[in-house]
Amino acid sequence: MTDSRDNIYATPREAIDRFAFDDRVAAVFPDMIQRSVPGYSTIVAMTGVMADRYAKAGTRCYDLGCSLGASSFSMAQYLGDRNCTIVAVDNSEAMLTRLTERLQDFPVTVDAVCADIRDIAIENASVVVLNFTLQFLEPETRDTLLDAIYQGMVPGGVLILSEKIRFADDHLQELNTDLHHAFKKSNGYSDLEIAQKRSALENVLQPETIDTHEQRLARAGFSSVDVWFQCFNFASLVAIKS
Ligand SMILES: C[S@@+](CC[C@H](N)C(=O)[O-])C[C@H]1O[C@@H](n2cnc3c(N)ncnc32)[C@H](O)[C@@H]1O
Ligand SMILES: O=C(O)C(=O)C[C@]1(C(=O)O)C=C[C@@H](O)C=C1
Repeated sequence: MTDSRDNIYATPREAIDRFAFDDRVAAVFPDMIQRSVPGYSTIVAMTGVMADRYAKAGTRCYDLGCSLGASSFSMAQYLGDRNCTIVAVDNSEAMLTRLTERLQDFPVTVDAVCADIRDIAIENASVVVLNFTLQFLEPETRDTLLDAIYQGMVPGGVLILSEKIRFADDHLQELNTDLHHAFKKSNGYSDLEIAQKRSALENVLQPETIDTHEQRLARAGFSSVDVWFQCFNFASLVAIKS
């Protein structure tokens, strides 16, 4: 019986694991992300609410870096009768195997695709979701992806971009890092687990400032951009294609 609670980093390790979305992570992922990202459940729930507003009949709604499909399921509860296609994409086979199982008896059609989000065509999109995914892509590849997303969206479409962020101000960086760790401790993670996870994510998760995200979105062509949610060093932006 696989433990569904994340205690992956509870034991000292010789070498710090480089974090990866493998089978071990996928097995505990819902618990891990809920206990690690302040506001995660709010962001996922409001992703569905925003999709309800922006999803146009006959278009596609993309969940890029879908993991186990939390954002897709959130959107699906609003789009069942709107003739939209939800396209859930992730390059982790461990995640997609589990998502496919979850979709077996799901009443709404979700196209689950195992691929690098940089390799798929974004077409006829009224909603695009990047919830905690862009941060795992090499920064030098992020502009090309956002450009492709913008080009593949219909006018009036929405991009929801949620990320771990960093701060240009050293004091704010330290404050928000400390508050994030306090959040994780409040959810039962030990100091060792927090330290191990931080080391494992080094150079795997590369956060950027909100200003960097906003500048990239403007370069891609988005005219209306705002931060609609932030808790410590996690934020979600909404960007509209006029
Ligand atoms: C923190 S999880 C995303 C959480 C998910 N969006 C949600 O709301 O529950 C990051 C996901 O992005 C996926 N990922 C990272 N880089 C990717 C890439 N280049 N192409 C596709 N998926 C990628 C990982 O496999 C992982 O499942
Ligand atoms: O920054 C951390 O400590 C995290 O655990 C963040 C984060 C993320 O933002 O994706 C990293 C890995 C897991 O997917 C869950 C959460």
